[in-house]
Amino acid sequence: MTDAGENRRHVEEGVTRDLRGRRTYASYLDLERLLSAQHPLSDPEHHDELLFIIQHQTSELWMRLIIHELDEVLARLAADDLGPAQKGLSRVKQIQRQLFEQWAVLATLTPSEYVKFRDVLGPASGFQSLQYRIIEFQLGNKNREMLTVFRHDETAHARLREVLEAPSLYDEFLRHLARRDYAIPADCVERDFTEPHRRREDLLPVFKAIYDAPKRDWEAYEMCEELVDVEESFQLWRFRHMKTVERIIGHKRGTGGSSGVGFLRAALDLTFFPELLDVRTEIGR
Ligand code: HEM
Ligand SMILES: N[C@@H](CC(=O)c1ccccc1NC=O)C(=O)O
Repeated sequence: MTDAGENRRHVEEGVTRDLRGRRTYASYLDLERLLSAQHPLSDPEHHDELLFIIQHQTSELWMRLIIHELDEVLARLAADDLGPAQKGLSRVKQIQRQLFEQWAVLATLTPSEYVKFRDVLGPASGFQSLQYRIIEFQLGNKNREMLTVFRHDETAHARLREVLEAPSLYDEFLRHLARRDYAIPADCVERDFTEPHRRREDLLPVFKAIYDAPKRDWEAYEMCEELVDVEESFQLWRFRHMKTVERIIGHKRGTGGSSGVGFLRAALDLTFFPELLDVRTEIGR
């Protein structure tokens, strides 16, 4: 209840106040560690470096959750359990939306502010994000070359190699469809999973059949659309990263050593589920 006119809420008798030795908000969430993990390096400290750090740390936290969810989606697909797999992808999509919207916060960092602390970053770059690379691999953008960046960190290297060697989301979906007697080419079911999926004509009839008669296999149809959503959201993130980078550093080279914006733009040509987009041209024909 609020005290009339006082604009103050009375703290109820029942509210737990003696928390000595008990599990608390801070202890459960390990906030002491979380909130002491921001270490601006500029000296004197530049006001905006904290924004830069927190933008990245929150992105990494959401990526941690995406990986966790995609691991489950991959397992559910392998078990032909499409319902839970779809539920997982719906959550992934919402996290992707969050990551996309977050760019608006960083876009308040001006080029003049960023140059004042950019040099403290040394050769550090988002290119070295292990979790980002894991997600790309889970979604199917396999590239063995990416491992080389993690040679200095044996644990990270081993973890990324494991994901490189495992079937991707698309692989698992195609394998699932094969078990449901769709005409999936044998070399899509068993293949060298360290290679990216390459666009192939012979998958088009499979998806055309699904899209031409949605009611015949609604689950498969829904899953196709979920995958297209996830790909689109991923591309939107890439695009917004590229545009944010462009407005902050223009066409300077990246701290990671790449050409910068041009290198980021090239990633927009990568595709996870090419036939799911290609099939659209065929529908109704
Ligand atoms: C001022 C802000 C930012 C700038 C200027 C910037 C710039 C760049 C550049 C130039 C690259 C290419 C690699 C290089 O040579 O360094 C890159 C890659 C990357 N950045 Fe950023 N970035 C910014 C913010 C972020 C944020 C907030 C994230 C979120 C985690 C992020 C994640 C990545 C990732 C994952 C890559 C690798 C992309 C790929 O391989 O296609 N960046 N960034
Ligand atoms: N590559 C960026 C630096 C950068 O953005 C960055 C540096 C350290 C940790 C994360 C970063 N974010 C994304 O690339 C640049 O060239 O300015």
